[in-house]
Amino acid sequence: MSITIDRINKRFGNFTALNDVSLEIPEGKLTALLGPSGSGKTTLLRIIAGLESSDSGRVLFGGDDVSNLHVRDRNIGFVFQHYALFRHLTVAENIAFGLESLPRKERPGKQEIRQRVEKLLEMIQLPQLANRYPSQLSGGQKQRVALARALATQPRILLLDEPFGALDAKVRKDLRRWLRALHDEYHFTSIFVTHDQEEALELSDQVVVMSQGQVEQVNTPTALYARPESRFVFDFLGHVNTVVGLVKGQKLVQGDAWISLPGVRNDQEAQLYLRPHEVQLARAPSVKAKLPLRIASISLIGSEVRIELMPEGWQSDEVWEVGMSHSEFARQSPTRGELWYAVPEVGHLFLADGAEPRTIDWQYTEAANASNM
Ligand SMILES: Nc1ncnc2c1ncn2[C@@H]1O[C@H](COP(=O)(O)OP(=O)(O)OP(=O)(O)O)[C@@H](O)[C@H]1O
Repeated sequence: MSITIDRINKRFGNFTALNDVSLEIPEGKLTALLGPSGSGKTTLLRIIAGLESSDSGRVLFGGDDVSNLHVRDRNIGFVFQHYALFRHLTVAENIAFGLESLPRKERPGKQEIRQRVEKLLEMIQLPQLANRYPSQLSGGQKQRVALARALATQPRILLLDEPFGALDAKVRKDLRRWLRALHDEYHFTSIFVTHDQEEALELSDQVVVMSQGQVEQVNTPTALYARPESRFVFDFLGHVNTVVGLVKGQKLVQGDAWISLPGVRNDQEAQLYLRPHEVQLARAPSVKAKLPLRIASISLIGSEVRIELMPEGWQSDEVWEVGMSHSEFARQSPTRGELWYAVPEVGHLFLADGAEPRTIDWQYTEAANASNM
């Protein structure tokens, strides 16, 4: 069941929580609402659910206007951060609760309820825990039961508000993988709220980035990461290294640092954003850049080595971060305190006019220059 959000506005007193939000949520996909605290994610989810009303605008399910439909009649499953399982009911009874509470006409027979609960217990891979009480479950297990309970009435839409927010990092990761696999098998239309960019990028088919009650950008995780359309999205999705300076003689210049910017008009201010994996390190400046940086720290944890550096003879708002493979690290053996030079491969240039960023690929311009020689 696809969902259309059509020009939704919502104010709380003088405060605008949602400002003219329009959005398409595709059927059978997992969509993440991603944004900082207070950006309006939960308010939008609650309006979709019918738990909150909007001041104007419409919500459509599969093309039908449901704006005036009561939450009870929207056929939606919910999972919230704090598992609201009934303490005095067993796991199986918790899952059956929604079915048992249906009006007599719609309620399945006892036998069918038992079969559905068994199937859901298998789906959440916890059939052995059917007779336990919530207090006898781990946080991750409780969230799985909450999900089974939400799915028991076979909703058309599943809404999840920070479903893994209260769990520790390892359990969160396991549950994300598990939810993704479950989704791939059952294809319900799901929307989940998160402020964790890693979670949104890893789990979803489509990411909606929100800021101050507005939609900043909507795209697949890969496209969003590769082509952010605004500084906000850039800053929000992972670390960025920045160079702010003036364009002079086809170069972005600041203090002792410069980077070649072929084809960019001179005498204007510009900001260059570079992701940690779009930068290499060398012991000397290259023909395309001179960006001296001193190594402040080296972290060997994880699949790549993360090197933090401080600009030398120029300034940057943030510490620079460069990722290096372990084999490259062993070959180059950089050491804390040494002076190195950043060699940009791909960068994203914001000019003072505020337009969308321009992607600059120095590897490509180098190759083009070499073939023109
Ligand atoms: N019932 C309410 N009355 C007044 N203000 C509210 C109400 N509900 C939400 N707000 C405000 O609207 C803004 C958006 O809140 P919302 O919960 O949608 O943000 P969010 O992006 O989900 O944030 P978080 O990640 O912190 O949950 C916040 O500034 C919040 O204080």
